[in-house]
Amino acid sequence: METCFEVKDLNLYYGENQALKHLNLTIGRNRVMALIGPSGCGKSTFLRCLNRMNDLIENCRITGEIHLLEQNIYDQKMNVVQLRTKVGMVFQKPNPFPMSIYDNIAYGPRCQGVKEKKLLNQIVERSLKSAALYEEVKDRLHDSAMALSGGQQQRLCIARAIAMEPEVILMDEPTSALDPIATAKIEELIEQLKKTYTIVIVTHSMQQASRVSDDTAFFLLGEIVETDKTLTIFSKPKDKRTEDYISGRFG
Ligand SMILES: Nc1ncnc2c1ncn2[C@@H]1O[C@H](COP(=O)(O)OP(=O)(O)OP(=O)(O)O)[C@@H](O)[C@H]1O
Repeated sequence: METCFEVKDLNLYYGENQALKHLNLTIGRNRVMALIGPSGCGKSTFLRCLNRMNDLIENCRITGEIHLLEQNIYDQKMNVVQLRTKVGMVFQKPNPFPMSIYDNIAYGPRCQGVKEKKLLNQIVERSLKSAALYEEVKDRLHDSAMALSGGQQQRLCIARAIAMEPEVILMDEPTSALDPIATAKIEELIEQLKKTYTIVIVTHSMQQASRVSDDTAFFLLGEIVETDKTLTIFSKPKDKRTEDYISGRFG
């Protein structure tokens, strides 16, 4: 298995409060890694470390290393803007820009200097196809993205990330605001996307973790208690605390 992320002794502090403690984790390339654990255990905080989104939070201090394909992303020489194009992110609540479907997707490439209409058209079509949205919107690309359903908006946000040709897509509870049908579509999409991208997904749903992920890491109070193949975590966890959590005894 090729390694995408290698996390080494990662610690994160919000002021005095240590939110992540001595994390070590390997995330395989072209795999889906689910992060599970009770509320407040640090899953989202950890996810944000993977594209340095925590840099934007005041009072947040990080020690340790995270290597993305052998490059330490916390190295002073790291170009953070470039990092965030390589490591895209999709949030809990779909957040399309208040502009047309087309412009939502073309926004990132345009910021990178792509001006040629034909090339932009190709990027928009390819990204929407990869996000399994093209057929639903191909006749209204210039309509506002805000008129799409929640599930369509979330796939648009995934298409927007894809347009940047990322290596990784981070997803922070991407279906928690969606109905079961829209959720099923996103889950199917994740299965498709992992052929091309590495996906790290925070989820509160154990069913979702077992349906979509190859590997799972169980977080508790800022630590990773256990990580393994998802099948193993859900059938033969090694740690009693993992077993208690997945069997619904707490959390
Ligand atoms: N911006 C912040 N400033 C200070 N403390 C924070 C900040 N964000 C998160 N925390 C704290 O860090 C800890 C971990 O929070 P985090 O949101 O990462 O947990 P989580 O596992 O993702 O929770 P949930 O499942 O409820 O989303 C919590 O104690 C939280 O209060």
